[in-house]
Amino acid sequence: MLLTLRTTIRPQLYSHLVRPVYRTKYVFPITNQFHSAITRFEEEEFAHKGSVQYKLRGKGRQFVDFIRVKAKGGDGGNGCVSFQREKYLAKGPPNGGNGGRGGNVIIRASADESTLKRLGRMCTAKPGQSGLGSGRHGTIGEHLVIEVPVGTVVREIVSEEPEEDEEQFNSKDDEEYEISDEEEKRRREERWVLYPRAEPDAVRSGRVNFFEQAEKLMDEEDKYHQWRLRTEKKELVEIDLTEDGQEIVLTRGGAGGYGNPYFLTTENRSPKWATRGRKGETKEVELELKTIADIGLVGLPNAGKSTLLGAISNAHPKQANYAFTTLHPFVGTVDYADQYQLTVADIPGLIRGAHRNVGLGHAFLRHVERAKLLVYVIDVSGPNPYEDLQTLQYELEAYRPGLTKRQSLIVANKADKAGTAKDNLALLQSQVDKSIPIIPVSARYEKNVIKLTSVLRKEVERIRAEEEEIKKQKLKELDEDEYDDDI
Ligand SMILES: Nc1nc2c(ncn2[C@@H]2O[C@H](COP(=O)(O)OP(=O)(O)OP(=O)(O)O)[C@@H](O)[C@H]2O)c(=O)[nH]1
Ligand SMILES: [Mg+2]
Repeated sequence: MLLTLRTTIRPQLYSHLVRPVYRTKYVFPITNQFHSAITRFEEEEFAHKGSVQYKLRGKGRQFVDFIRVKAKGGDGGNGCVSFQREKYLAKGPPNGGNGGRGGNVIIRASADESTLKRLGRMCTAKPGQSGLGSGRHGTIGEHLVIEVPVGTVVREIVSEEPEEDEEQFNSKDDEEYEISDEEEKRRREERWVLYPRAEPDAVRSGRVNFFEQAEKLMDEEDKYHQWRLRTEKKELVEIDLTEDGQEIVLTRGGAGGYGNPYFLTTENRSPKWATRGRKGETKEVELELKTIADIGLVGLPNAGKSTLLGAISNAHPKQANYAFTTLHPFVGTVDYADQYQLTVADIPGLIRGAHRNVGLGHAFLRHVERAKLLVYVIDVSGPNPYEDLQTLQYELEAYRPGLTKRQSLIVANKADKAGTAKDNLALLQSQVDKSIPIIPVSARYEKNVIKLTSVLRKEVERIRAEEEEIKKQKLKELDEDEYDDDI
Protein backbone atom coordinates (compact mmCIF):
# COMPACT_ATOMS: atom_id res chain seq x y z
CA MET A 1 0.00 0.00 0.00
CA LEU A 2 1.22 3.41 -0.87
CA LEU A 3 1.78 5.23 2.35
CA THR A 4 3.53 8.54 2.75
CA LEU A 5 4.61 9.12 6.29
CA ARG A 6 5.49 12.65 7.22
CA THR A 7 6.66 13.17 10.76
CA THR A 8 7.50 16.34 12.60
CA ILE A 9 8.42 16.71 16.23
CA ARG A 10 6.84 19.64 17.96
CA PRO A 11 8.20 19.72 21.50
CA GLN A 12 6.82 23.20 22.22
CA LEU A 13 3.21 22.13 21.54
CA TYR A 14 3.37 18.84 23.29
CA SER A 15 5.69 19.75 26.12
CA HIS A 16 3.11 18.54 28.64
CA LEU A 17 3.65 15.02 27.37
CA VAL A 18 6.62 13.01 28.46
CA ARG A 19 7.46 11.48 25.10
CA PRO A 20 7.72 13.55 21.88
CA VAL A 21 4.61 13.27 19.69
CA TYR A 22 4.89 12.56 16.00
CA ARG A 23 2.40 14.19 13.69
CA THR A 24 1.64 11.69 11.00
CA LYS A 25 0.07 12.30 7.64
CA TYR A 26 -1.25 9.38 5.62
CA VAL A 27 -1.84 9.53 1.91
CA PHE A 28 -3.97 6.63 0.84
CA PRO A 29 -3.79 5.13 -2.64
CA ILE A 30 -6.31 6.42 -5.17
CA THR A 31 -8.03 3.03 -5.28
CA ASN A 32 -9.54 3.61 -1.84
CA GLN A 33 -11.05 6.89 -2.89
CA PHE A 34 -12.76 5.23 -5.80
CA HIS A 35 -14.50 2.54 -3.81
CA SER A 36 -17.56 4.56 -2.96
CA ALA A 37 -17.89 5.69 -6.56
CA ILE A 38 -17.62 2.23 -7.95
CA THR A 39 -20.40 0.82 -5.81
CA ARG A 40 -22.88 2.87 -7.82
CA PHE A 41 -22.49 0.90 -10.98
CA GLU A 42 -25.79 1.45 -12.79
CA GLU A 43 -25.35 1.47 -16.53
CA GLU A 44 -26.91 4.90 -17.11
CA GLU A 45 -24.66 6.56 -14.63
CA PHE A 46 -21.38 5.25 -15.96
CA ALA A 47 -22.24 4.80 -19.61
CA HIS A 48 -20.48 7.88 -20.92
CA LYS A 49 -17.97 8.59 -18.23
CA GLY A 50 -15.52 5.94 -19.30
CA SER A 51 -13.80 3.41 -17.16
CA VAL A 52 -11.34 4.97 -14.80
CA GLN A 53 -11.04 2.40 -12.11
CA TYR A 54 -9.47 -0.49 -13.93
CA LYS A 55 -7.25 1.83 -15.90
CA LEU A 56 -5.92 3.72 -12.91
CA ARG A 57 -2.59 5.19 -13.81
CA GLY A 58 0.47 6.07 -11.80
CA LYS A 59 1.08 5.18 -8.20
CA GLY A 60 -2.50 4.24 -7.38
CA ARG A 61 -2.49 1.48 -9.93
CA GLN A 62 -1.81 -1.74 -8.13
CA PHE A 63 -1.84 -4.08 -11.07
CA VAL A 64 -0.73 -3.43 -14.62
CA ASP A 65 -1.50 -5.86 -17.43
CA PHE A 66 -0.93 -3.67 -20.46
CA ILE A 67 1.93 -1.32 -21.09
CA ARG A 68 3.84 0.24 -23.94
CA VAL A 69 7.59 0.21 -23.62
CA LYS A 70 10.33 1.76 -25.71
CA ALA A 71 13.44 -0.38 -25.73
CA LYS A 72 16.85 0.77 -26.83
CA GLY A 73 19.97 -1.32 -27.14
CA GLY A 74 23.13 0.23 -25.70
CA ASP A 75 25.26 2.36 -28.00
CA GLY A 76 28.58 0.95 -29.13
CA GLY A 77 31.75 2.33 -27.57
CA ASN A 78 34.05 4.53 -29.65
CA GLY A 79 37.24 3.31 -31.24
CA CYS A 80 40.48 4.83 -30.01
CA VAL A 81 43.24 6.68 -31.89
CA SER A 82 46.55 5.94 -30.28
CA PHE A 83 50.14 5.17 -31.22
CA GLN A 84 52.77 3.16 -29.46
CA ARG A 85 55.08 5.51 -27.63
CA GLU A 86 58.14 4.16 -25.91
CA LYS A 87 61.63 5.16 -25.06
CA TYR A 88 63.74 5.09 -28.23
CA LEU A 89 60.59 4.49 -30.30
CA ALA A 90 59.52 7.94 -31.45
CA LYS A 91 56.95 6.99 -34.04
CA GLY A 92 55.44 3.66 -33.06
CA PRO A 93 52.61 1.86 -34.91
CA PRO A 94 48.91 2.62 -34.28
CA ASN A 95 47.49 0.69 -31.34
CA GLY A 96 44.03 2.10 -30.50
CA GLY A 97 41.52 -0.50 -29.33
CA ASN A 98 38.03 -1.07 -30.78
CA GLY A 99 34.96 0.04 -28.87
CA GLY A 100 32.80 -2.57 -27.13
CA ARG A 101 29.34 -3.56 -28.37
CA GLY A 102 26.32 -2.04 -26.60
CA GLY A 103 24.17 -4.34 -24.43
CA ASN A 104 20.97 -5.97 -25.73
CA VAL A 105 17.51 -5.56 -24.29
CA ILE A 106 16.14 -9.00 -23.44
CA ILE A 107 12.61 -9.84 -22.35
CA ARG A 108 12.35 -12.92 -20.16
CA ALA A 109 9.28 -14.63 -18.72
CA SER A 110 9.58 -15.29 -15.01
CA ALA A 111 7.28 -17.23 -12.70
CA ASP A 112 8.23 -14.87 -9.87
CA GLU A 113 6.56 -11.89 -11.53
CA SER A 114 2.83 -11.28 -11.49
CA THR A 115 2.42 -7.76 -12.88
CA LEU A 116 3.97 -5.42 -15.42
CA LYS A 117 3.87 -2.64 -12.85
CA ARG A 118 7.59 -2.48 -12.27
CA LEU A 119 8.45 -1.73 -15.89
CA GLY A 120 9.47 1.74 -16.95
CA ARG A 121 8.33 3.31 -20.19
CA MET A 122 11.87 3.50 -21.52
CA CYS A 123 14.34 0.65 -21.16
CA THR A 124 17.91 1.22 -22.27
CA ALA A 125 20.76 -1.24 -22.05
CA LYS A 126 24.26 -0.17 -21.02
CA PRO A 127 26.60 1.24 -23.70
CA GLY A 128 29.82 -0.50 -24.65
CA GLN A 129 33.07 0.85 -23.28
CA SER A 130 35.31 2.87 -25.57
CA GLY A 131 38.57 1.39 -26.77
CA LEU A 132 41.81 2.43 -25.06
CA GLY A 133 45.45 2.78 -26.05
CA SER A 134 47.90 -0.14 -26.14
CA GLY A 135 45.36 -2.17 -28.12
CA ARG A 136 42.85 -2.48 -25.30
CA HIS A 137 39.36 -3.10 -26.67
CA GLY A 138 36.34 -1.76 -24.80
CA THR A 139 34.19 -4.22 -22.87
CA ILE A 140 30.69 -5.17 -24.02
CA GLY A 141 27.83 -3.20 -22.43
CA GLU A 142 25.71 -5.06 -19.88
CA HIS A 143 22.49 -6.57 -21.25
CA LEU A 144 19.24 -5.31 -19.81
CA VAL A 145 16.96 -8.17 -18.85
CA ILE A 146 13.31 -7.22 -18.43
CA GLU A 147 11.44 -9.81 -16.40
CA VAL A 148 7.75 -10.15 -17.20
CA PRO A 149 5.12 -12.58 -15.87
CA VAL A 150 4.56 -15.85 -17.70
CA GLY A 151 1.73 -15.35 -20.20
CA THR A 152 2.91 -11.98 -21.49
CA VAL A 153 2.40 -11.29 -25.18
CA VAL A 154 5.08 -9.06 -26.71
CA ARG A 155 3.92 -7.18 -29.79
CA GLU A 156 6.01 -4.69 -31.71
CA ILE A 157 4.33 -1.52 -32.88
CA VAL A 158 5.49 0.72 -35.66
CA SER A 159 6.50 4.07 -34.25
CA GLU A 160 5.19 7.06 -36.17
CA GLU A 161 8.30 9.22 -36.30
CA PRO A 162 11.03 7.91 -38.66
CA GLU A 163 14.37 7.20 -37.12
CA GLU A 164 17.33 9.50 -37.65
CA ASP A 165 19.37 6.86 -39.45
CA GLU A 166 16.55 6.20 -41.87
CA GLU A 167 16.18 9.90 -42.67
CA GLN A 168 19.85 10.14 -43.47
CA PHE A 169 19.75 7.09 -45.63
CA ASN A 170 16.73 8.31 -47.60
CA SER A 171 18.34 11.69 -48.15
CA LYS A 172 21.46 9.97 -49.48
CA ASP A 173 19.36 8.33 -52.18
CA ASP A 174 18.12 11.70 -53.29
CA GLU A 175 20.67 12.92 -55.81
CA GLU A 176 19.40 16.48 -55.98
CA TYR A 177 19.86 16.96 -52.29
CA GLU A 178 23.08 18.79 -51.51
CA ILE A 179 24.70 18.67 -48.10
CA SER A 180 25.81 21.96 -46.61
CA ASP A 181 29.29 22.32 -45.11
CA GLU A 182 27.91 22.53 -41.61
CA GLU A 183 25.88 19.40 -42.09
CA GLU A 184 28.92 17.59 -43.39
CA LYS A 185 30.96 18.71 -40.41
CA ARG A 186 28.26 17.48 -38.06
CA ARG A 187 28.12 14.12 -39.78
CA ARG A 188 31.87 13.81 -39.70
CA GLU A 189 31.89 14.52 -35.98
CA GLU A 190 29.18 11.95 -35.44
CA ARG A 191 31.16 9.29 -37.18
CA TRP A 192 34.84 9.95 -36.58
CA VAL A 193 37.19 10.31 -33.66
CA LEU A 194 40.24 12.32 -34.72
CA TYR A 195 43.73 12.46 -33.29
CA PRO A 196 44.49 15.83 -31.63
CA ARG A 197 45.43 18.43 -34.24
CA ALA A 198 44.83 15.97 -37.10
CA GLU A 199 43.61 17.64 -40.30
CA PRO A 200 42.18 14.89 -42.45
CA ASP A 201 41.44 17.19 -45.41
CA ALA A 202 44.99 18.46 -45.77
CA VAL A 203 46.53 16.43 -48.59
CA ARG A 204 50.17 16.71 -49.35
CA SER A 205 50.84 17.37 -53.03
CA GLY A 206 50.97 14.26 -55.13
CA ARG A 207 49.47 12.11 -52.35
CA VAL A 208 46.10 10.34 -52.09
CA ASN A 209 43.61 11.59 -49.51
CA PHE A 210 43.66 8.65 -47.11
CA PHE A 211 40.81 10.02 -45.05
CA GLU A 212 38.57 10.06 -48.13
CA GLN A 213 39.48 6.43 -48.70
CA ALA A 214 38.54 5.58 -45.12
CA GLU A 215 35.26 7.48 -45.52
CA LYS A 216 34.41 5.48 -48.62
CA LEU A 217 35.13 2.26 -46.76
CA MET A 218 32.77 3.29 -43.98
CA ASP A 219 30.10 4.41 -46.46
CA GLU A 220 30.05 0.91 -47.90
CA GLU A 221 29.70 -0.56 -44.44
CA ASP A 222 26.93 1.91 -43.57
CA LYS A 223 25.00 0.95 -46.64
CA TYR A 224 25.19 -2.72 -45.75
CA HIS A 225 24.14 -1.92 -42.17
CA GLN A 226 21.12 0.11 -43.32
CA TRP A 227 20.09 -2.58 -45.76
CA ARG A 228 20.21 -5.20 -43.00
CA LEU A 229 18.18 -3.02 -40.67
CA ARG A 230 15.55 -2.40 -43.31
CA THR A 231 15.14 -6.06 -44.22
CA GLU A 232 14.92 -7.02 -40.55
CA LYS A 233 12.39 -4.31 -39.78
CA LYS A 234 9.86 -5.77 -42.18
CA GLU A 235 9.03 -8.54 -39.73
CA LEU A 236 7.50 -7.15 -36.58
CA VAL A 237 8.16 -9.01 -33.36
CA GLU A 238 5.18 -10.90 -31.98
CA ILE A 239 5.73 -13.57 -29.40
CA ASP A 240 3.83 -15.18 -26.59
CA LEU A 241 6.02 -15.95 -23.58
CA THR A 242 4.22 -18.93 -22.12
CA GLU A 243 7.01 -20.75 -20.31
CA ASP A 244 9.15 -19.81 -17.36
CA GLY A 245 12.58 -18.74 -18.53
CA GLN A 246 11.56 -18.23 -22.16
CA GLU A 247 13.27 -15.15 -23.54
CA ILE A 248 13.64 -13.00 -26.61
CA VAL A 249 16.29 -10.50 -27.64
CA LEU A 250 14.20 -7.47 -28.40
CA THR A 251 16.79 -4.91 -29.47
CA ARG A 252 20.46 -5.34 -30.07
CA GLY A 253 23.18 -2.99 -28.98
CA GLY A 254 25.13 -0.95 -31.53
CA ALA A 255 28.46 -2.23 -32.81
CA GLY A 256 31.59 -0.71 -31.32
CA GLY A 257 33.72 1.70 -33.37
CA TYR A 258 37.01 0.69 -34.99
CA GLY A 259 40.31 1.73 -33.47
CA ASN A 260 42.87 3.35 -35.75
CA PRO A 261 44.77 0.13 -36.63
CA TYR A 262 41.68 -0.82 -38.69
CA PHE A 263 42.55 1.93 -41.21
CA LEU A 264 46.16 0.93 -41.57
CA THR A 265 47.15 0.36 -45.21
CA THR A 266 50.45 -0.23 -46.97
CA GLU A 267 50.49 3.42 -48.01
CA ASN A 268 49.17 5.01 -44.86
CA ARG A 269 51.18 3.81 -41.87
CA SER A 270 49.74 6.23 -39.31
CA PRO A 271 45.96 6.67 -39.62
CA LYS A 272 44.89 9.42 -37.27
CA TRP A 273 41.23 8.54 -37.08
CA ALA A 274 38.95 5.98 -35.53
CA THR A 275 35.16 5.57 -35.75
CA ARG A 276 32.52 6.14 -33.14
CA GLY A 277 30.23 3.30 -32.02
CA ARG A 278 26.88 2.75 -33.70
CA LYS A 279 23.64 3.68 -32.01
CA GLY A 280 21.66 0.87 -30.37
CA GLU A 281 18.53 -0.44 -32.07
CA THR A 282 15.21 1.01 -30.87
CA LYS A 283 11.84 -0.65 -30.85
CA GLU A 284 8.49 0.13 -29.33
CA VAL A 285 6.50 -2.79 -28.00
CA GLU A 286 3.18 -3.46 -26.35
CA LEU A 287 3.26 -5.90 -23.48
CA GLU A 288 -0.04 -7.56 -22.69
CA LEU A 289 -0.37 -9.94 -19.79
CA LYS A 290 -2.86 -12.72 -20.45
CA THR A 291 -2.90 -14.86 -17.36
CA ILE A 292 -2.52 -18.57 -17.97
CA ALA A 293 -4.97 -20.46 -15.77
CA ASP A 294 -6.91 -23.69 -16.33
CA ILE A 295 -10.17 -22.24 -15.10
CA GLY A 296 -11.58 -18.71 -15.36
CA LEU A 297 -14.34 -17.49 -13.04
CA VAL A 298 -16.74 -14.99 -14.56
CA GLY A 299 -19.74 -13.45 -12.86
CA LEU A 300 -21.58 -10.29 -11.97
CA PRO A 301 -20.20 -8.22 -9.08
CA ASN A 302 -21.06 -9.68 -5.67
CA ALA A 303 -21.87 -13.13 -7.11
CA GLY A 304 -19.28 -14.69 -4.80
CA LYS A 305 -16.39 -15.39 -7.20
CA SER A 306 -13.71 -14.41 -4.73
CA THR A 307 -15.43 -16.32 -1.92
CA LEU A 308 -15.52 -19.38 -4.18
CA LEU A 309 -11.83 -19.01 -5.06
CA GLY A 310 -11.01 -18.73 -1.36
CA ALA A 311 -13.06 -21.88 -0.64
CA ILE A 312 -11.50 -24.10 -3.30
CA SER A 313 -7.92 -22.84 -3.52
CA ASN A 314 -4.99 -21.56 -1.50
CA ALA A 315 -5.68 -17.91 -2.46
CA HIS A 316 -7.19 -15.38 -0.09
CA PRO A 317 -8.73 -12.65 -2.24
CA LYS A 318 -10.67 -9.88 -0.60
CA GLN A 319 -14.37 -10.68 -0.20
CA ALA A 320 -16.93 -8.09 0.81
CA ASN A 321 -20.56 -7.27 0.42
CA TYR A 322 -20.24 -4.52 -2.16
CA ALA A 323 -19.77 -4.49 -5.92
CA PHE A 324 -16.28 -4.37 -7.41
CA THR A 325 -14.44 -5.66 -4.39
CA THR A 326 -11.97 -7.29 -6.72
CA LEU A 327 -10.11 -4.73 -8.81
CA HIS A 328 -7.55 -6.93 -10.47
CA PRO A 329 -7.20 -10.64 -11.25
CA PHE A 330 -6.12 -13.22 -8.70
CA VAL A 331 -4.86 -16.67 -9.48
CA GLY A 332 -5.25 -19.49 -6.97
CA THR A 333 -4.09 -23.10 -7.08
CA VAL A 334 -6.39 -25.97 -6.18
CA ASP A 335 -4.36 -28.78 -4.58
CA TYR A 336 -5.66 -32.34 -4.66
CA ALA A 337 -4.62 -35.13 -2.29
CA ASP A 338 -2.58 -36.85 -5.04
CA GLN A 339 -0.63 -33.64 -5.71
CA TYR A 340 -2.62 -32.86 -8.85
CA GLN A 341 -2.96 -29.09 -9.30
CA LEU A 342 -5.31 -26.75 -11.09
CA THR A 343 -5.06 -23.00 -11.44
CA VAL A 344 -8.13 -20.79 -11.15
CA ALA A 345 -8.32 -17.10 -12.11
CA ASP A 346 -10.72 -14.74 -10.37
CA ILE A 347 -11.39 -11.45 -12.14
CA PRO A 348 -13.43 -8.30 -11.38
CA GLY A 349 -17.19 -8.44 -11.87
CA LEU A 350 -18.76 -7.94 -15.29
CA ILE A 351 -21.91 -5.87 -15.74
CA ARG A 352 -24.21 -5.17 -18.64
CA GLY A 353 -22.56 -2.68 -20.97
CA ALA A 354 -19.00 -3.57 -19.90
CA HIS A 355 -18.02 -3.67 -23.58
CA ARG A 356 -18.96 0.02 -23.69
CA ASN A 357 -16.63 0.67 -20.77
CA VAL A 358 -19.37 0.62 -18.16
CA GLY A 359 -18.12 -0.27 -14.68
CA LEU A 360 -14.56 -1.50 -14.99
CA GLY A 361 -14.88 -2.12 -18.71
CA HIS A 362 -14.13 -5.59 -20.03
CA ALA A 363 -10.38 -5.44 -20.71
CA PHE A 364 -9.72 -7.74 -17.74
CA LEU A 365 -11.37 -10.58 -19.70
CA ARG A 366 -7.94 -11.10 -21.25
CA HIS A 367 -7.16 -13.04 -18.08
CA VAL A 368 -9.80 -15.68 -18.74
CA GLU A 369 -9.35 -15.70 -22.50
CA ARG A 370 -6.90 -18.59 -22.31
CA ALA A 371 -8.78 -20.61 -19.69
CA LYS A 372 -9.60 -24.18 -20.69
CA LEU A 373 -12.83 -24.07 -18.75
CA LEU A 374 -15.08 -21.08 -18.09
CA VAL A 375 -17.06 -21.12 -14.87
CA TYR A 376 -20.07 -18.82 -14.68
CA VAL A 377 -20.61 -17.95 -11.04
CA ILE A 378 -24.25 -16.99 -10.58
CA ASP A 379 -26.04 -15.79 -7.49
CA VAL A 380 -29.16 -18.00 -7.40
CA SER A 381 -30.68 -16.03 -4.58
CA GLY A 382 -30.92 -13.01 -6.88
CA PRO A 383 -34.13 -12.00 -8.68
CA ASN A 384 -33.33 -13.44 -12.12
CA PRO A 385 -30.31 -15.77 -12.37
CA TYR A 386 -31.00 -16.72 -15.99
CA GLU A 387 -30.87 -13.08 -17.04
CA ASP A 388 -27.52 -12.78 -15.23
CA LEU A 389 -26.18 -15.71 -17.24
CA GLN A 390 -27.37 -14.13 -20.48
CA THR A 391 -25.70 -10.85 -19.55
CA LEU A 392 -22.41 -12.64 -18.92
CA GLN A 393 -22.60 -14.55 -22.18
CA TYR A 394 -23.48 -11.39 -24.09
CA GLU A 395 -20.50 -9.51 -22.67
CA LEU A 396 -18.12 -12.41 -23.34
CA GLU A 397 -19.24 -12.52 -26.96
CA ALA A 398 -18.82 -8.76 -27.22
CA TYR A 399 -15.25 -9.10 -25.97
CA ARG A 400 -14.30 -11.96 -28.27
CA PRO A 401 -16.80 -13.62 -30.60
CA GLY A 402 -16.88 -17.35 -30.01
CA LEU A 403 -15.68 -17.16 -26.41
CA THR A 404 -18.93 -18.61 -25.08
CA LYS A 405 -18.38 -21.73 -27.21
CA ARG A 406 -15.56 -22.61 -24.82
CA GLN A 407 -16.21 -25.51 -22.41
CA SER A 408 -18.19 -24.08 -19.55
CA LEU A 409 -19.93 -24.88 -16.30
CA ILE A 410 -22.40 -23.02 -14.12
CA VAL A 411 -21.89 -22.63 -10.39
CA ALA A 412 -25.16 -21.70 -8.72
CA ASN A 413 -23.76 -19.93 -5.71
CA LYS A 414 -25.47 -18.80 -2.49
CA ALA A 415 -27.73 -21.86 -2.65
CA ASP A 416 -27.81 -21.79 1.15
CA LYS A 417 -29.90 -18.62 1.23
CA ALA A 418 -33.44 -19.20 2.39
CA GLY A 419 -36.30 -17.92 0.27
CA THR A 420 -36.00 -17.79 -3.50
CA ALA A 421 -32.74 -19.76 -3.94
CA LYS A 422 -34.38 -23.19 -4.24
CA ASP A 423 -37.07 -22.14 -6.73
CA ASN A 424 -34.61 -20.07 -8.75
CA LEU A 425 -32.25 -23.04 -9.01
CA ALA A 426 -35.03 -25.29 -10.34
CA LEU A 427 -36.05 -22.59 -12.81
CA LEU A 428 -32.46 -22.07 -13.95
CA GLN A 429 -32.02 -25.81 -14.52
CA SER A 430 -35.07 -25.84 -16.76
CA GLN A 431 -34.00 -22.76 -18.73
CA VAL A 432 -30.34 -23.52 -19.35
CA ASP A 433 -29.07 -25.69 -22.18
CA LYS A 434 -28.67 -29.26 -20.86
CA SER A 435 -25.09 -29.53 -22.16
CA ILE A 436 -23.86 -27.07 -19.53
CA PRO A 437 -23.74 -28.69 -16.08
CA ILE A 438 -25.10 -26.70 -13.14
CA ILE A 439 -23.61 -27.25 -9.70
CA PRO A 440 -25.31 -25.65 -6.71
CA VAL A 441 -22.85 -24.64 -3.98
CA SER A 442 -22.50 -22.37 -1.01
CA ALA A 443 -19.06 -20.82 -1.21
CA ARG A 444 -19.45 -19.01 2.09
CA TYR A 445 -20.31 -22.10 4.12
CA GLU A 446 -18.24 -24.43 1.90
CA LYS A 447 -21.17 -26.69 1.03
CA ASN A 448 -20.87 -28.97 -2.01
CA VAL A 449 -17.42 -27.50 -2.70
CA ILE A 450 -15.71 -30.92 -2.74
CA LYS A 451 -18.07 -32.11 -5.43
CA LEU A 452 -17.36 -28.97 -7.42
CA THR A 453 -13.59 -29.46 -7.22
CA SER A 454 -13.88 -33.06 -8.38
CA VAL A 455 -16.07 -32.02 -11.34
CA LEU A 456 -13.59 -29.26 -12.21
CA ARG A 457 -10.75 -31.76 -12.16
CA LYS A 458 -12.59 -34.23 -14.35
CA GLU A 459 -13.44 -31.57 -16.91
CA VAL A 460 -9.93 -30.12 -17.02
CA GLU A 461 -8.34 -33.56 -17.27
CA ARG A 462 -10.60 -34.36 -20.19
CA ILE A 463 -9.76 -31.10 -21.96
CA ARG A 464 -6.04 -31.55 -21.32
CA ALA A 465 -6.20 -35.07 -22.78
CA GLU A 466 -8.05 -33.77 -25.85
CA GLU A 467 -5.47 -31.04 -26.36
CA GLU A 468 -2.65 -33.59 -26.05
CA GLU A 469 -4.36 -35.71 -28.67
CA ILE A 470 -4.68 -32.77 -31.08
CA LYS A 471 -1.01 -31.87 -30.54
CA LYS A 472 0.09 -35.43 -31.28
CA GLN A 473 -2.08 -35.51 -34.38
CA LYS A 474 -0.54 -32.28 -35.65
CA LEU A 475 3.01 -33.51 -35.03
CA LYS A 476 2.19 -36.72 -36.89
CA GLU A 477 0.89 -34.76 -39.86
CA LEU A 478 3.99 -32.57 -39.88
CA ASP A 479 6.24 -35.64 -39.80
CA GLU A 480 4.33 -37.20 -42.66
CA ASP A 481 4.62 -34.00 -44.72
CA GLU A 482 8.40 -33.94 -44.20
CA TYR A 483 8.63 -37.60 -45.13
CA ASP A 484 6.70 -36.89 -48.36
CA ASP A 485 9.01 -33.99 -49.16
CA ASP A 486 12.08 -36.20 -48.70
CA ILE A 487 10.74 -38.74 -51.16
N1 LIG B 1 -25.02 -16.51 1.92
C1 LIG B 1 -23.99 -16.57 1.11
N2 LIG B 1 -23.25 -15.48 0.90
C2 LIG B 1 -22.20 -15.56 0.06
C3 LIG B 1 -21.87 -16.78 -0.58
N3 LIG B 1 -20.77 -16.55 -1.37
C4 LIG B 1 -20.44 -15.26 -1.20
N4 LIG B 1 -21.28 -14.65 -0.36
C5 LIG B 1 -21.20 -13.25 0.07
O1 LIG B 1 -21.37 -12.40 -1.06
C6 LIG B 1 -20.59 -11.23 -0.89
C7 LIG B 1 -19.75 -11.00 -2.10
O2 LIG B 1 -18.76 -11.95 -2.23
P1 LIG B 1 -17.44 -11.76 -3.11
O3 LIG B 1 -16.73 -13.07 -3.10
O4 LIG B 1 -16.69 -10.57 -2.68
O5 LIG B 1 -18.09 -11.48 -4.52
P2 LIG B 1 -17.35 -11.23 -5.91
O6 LIG B 1 -18.11 -11.93 -6.96
O7 LIG B 1 -15.91 -11.58 -5.80
O8 LIG B 1 -17.55 -9.68 -6.10
P3 LIG B 1 -16.64 -8.67 -6.91
O9 LIG B 1 -15.23 -8.95 -6.57
O10 LIG B 1 -17.08 -7.35 -6.45
O11 LIG B 1 -16.94 -8.87 -8.35
C8 LIG B 1 -19.75 -11.43 0.37
O12 LIG B 1 -20.34 -10.71 1.40
C9 LIG B 1 -19.85 -12.91 0.64
O13 LIG B 1 -19.79 -13.20 2.00
C10 LIG B 1 -22.68 -17.92 -0.33
O14 LIG B 1 -22.48 -19.01 -0.84
N5 LIG B 1 -23.72 -17.75 0.53
MG1 LIG C 1 -14.24 -10.53 -6.04
